[in-house]
Amino acid sequence: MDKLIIEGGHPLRGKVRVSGAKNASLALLCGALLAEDEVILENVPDISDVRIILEIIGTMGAKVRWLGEDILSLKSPDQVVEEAPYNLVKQLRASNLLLGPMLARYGKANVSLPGGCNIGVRPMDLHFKGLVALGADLSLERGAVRGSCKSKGFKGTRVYLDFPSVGATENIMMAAVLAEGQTVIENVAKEPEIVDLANFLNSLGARVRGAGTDLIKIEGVPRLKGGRYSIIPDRIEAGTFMVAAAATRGDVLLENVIPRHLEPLSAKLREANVEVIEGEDSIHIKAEGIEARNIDIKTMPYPGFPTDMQSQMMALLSTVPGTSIIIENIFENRFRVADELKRMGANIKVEGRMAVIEGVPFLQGTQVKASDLRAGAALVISGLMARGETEIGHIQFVDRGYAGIEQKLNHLGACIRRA
Ligand SMILES: CC(=O)N[C@H]1[C@@H](OP(=O)(O)OP(=O)(O)OC[C@H]2O[C@@H](n3ccc(=O)[nH]c3=O)[C@H](O)[C@@H]2O)O[C@H](CO)[C@@H](O)[C@@H]1O
Ligand SMILES: C=C(OP(=O)(O)O)C(=O)O
Repeated sequence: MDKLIIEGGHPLRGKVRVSGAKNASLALLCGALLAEDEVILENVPDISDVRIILEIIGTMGAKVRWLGEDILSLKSPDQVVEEAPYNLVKQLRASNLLLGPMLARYGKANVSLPGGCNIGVRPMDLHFKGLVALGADLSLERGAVRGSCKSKGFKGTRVYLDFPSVGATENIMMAAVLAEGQTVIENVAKEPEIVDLANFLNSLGARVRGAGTDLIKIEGVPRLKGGRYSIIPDRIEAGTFMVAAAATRGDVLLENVIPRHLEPLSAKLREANVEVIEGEDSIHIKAEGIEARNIDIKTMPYPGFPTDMQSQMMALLSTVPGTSIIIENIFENRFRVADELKRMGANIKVEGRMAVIEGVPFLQGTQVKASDLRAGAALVISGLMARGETEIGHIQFVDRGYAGIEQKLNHLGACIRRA
């Protein structure tokens, strides 16, 4: 298994271009199954999660072709030739987003459950509630969800989500675009990736309104055509570079970002005394020589502080003088990275959903292991800040969500290699 080896102590300086959003890409690639004609997607990141979902869709009969470095063409099959294979599905939580589009387009689906994962239990009850309300018959057989439409197609309905789940909002939205009549989904997630999915579906002829608010209305249409669409930039990749720049007291200009999507993070970095300058589609982080201040963070659904940036902030705060507190409200197991940071000298106490971080003067490089994608990103940031050499194992987690991470960091002056 690959490792990343980082020699710490080099401030990041220069420009970096942010790739397309992982979470939007995964939803849009599943949503592309709803279209009867060819779909061309631009700004698709070259990450392992995308490669896996493409392999799953390919096995089911879709034709996928890369047209350029980050542009791909996808033509859905007229009939699904095979079920989503478990050996691929288990590697990717987001494969559960195949359920809605497959039921809507083909009237049947058989998707293995990806199971729990390192960051929490991650049930699918809200996805099921919405799909059943639309008219799906779902059963759980030997770890797979077997589904079919009770009648010829879905019928518009009203669904209230007990929690604004990103995946449930996306799955139900995708299932409802071909339903007969109107579907109203209340208390939906408002993440930028939801808005991107709605814009994408609308560009193919769907009628989705309200994405980005807490109520989405969908007027069903008989079919979706093909089209060309550019995916939004990855706010979490951008955020990771912002925190890495701050942690190494560097000076980095991030290009291809939507600053509004990063507002919850920018506000916290400013509170920590980091200079964040927003351009139209860029963010400049200036942290040379700053005296960083301790801060408190609570993760929340968007527009609150994103859980996907929590671990990276823990790494940054581990050397900020004073006491910082992080409350994790979304995923119960997202503090596992604290144990690895402690091995590098951090002083962190975890009590249930709260982590108390007492800033130490410096971190010391050592051997650590990523337990999930963002834990891996946090360890990369810690390695960049630390004295000496850090060796990060289980780097396949990092490859799930960061395109060319060593190249991008080395270009900014880091000293990082894969072994
Ligand atoms: C591929 C993708 O887009 N992944 C993102 C998506 O994950 P994902 O869509 O899985 O996250 P959700 O928003 O669904 O999960 C949020 C919370 O709701 C709970 N829940 C969810 C569904 C359900 O049916 N029942 C239930 O109880 C989960 O256990 C969790 O505690 O949003 C998360 C929260 O912003 C991000 O961290 C992930 O990066
Ligand atoms: C939790 C994440 O992703 P996923 O939902 O795909 O596991 C993440 O991107 O940090």
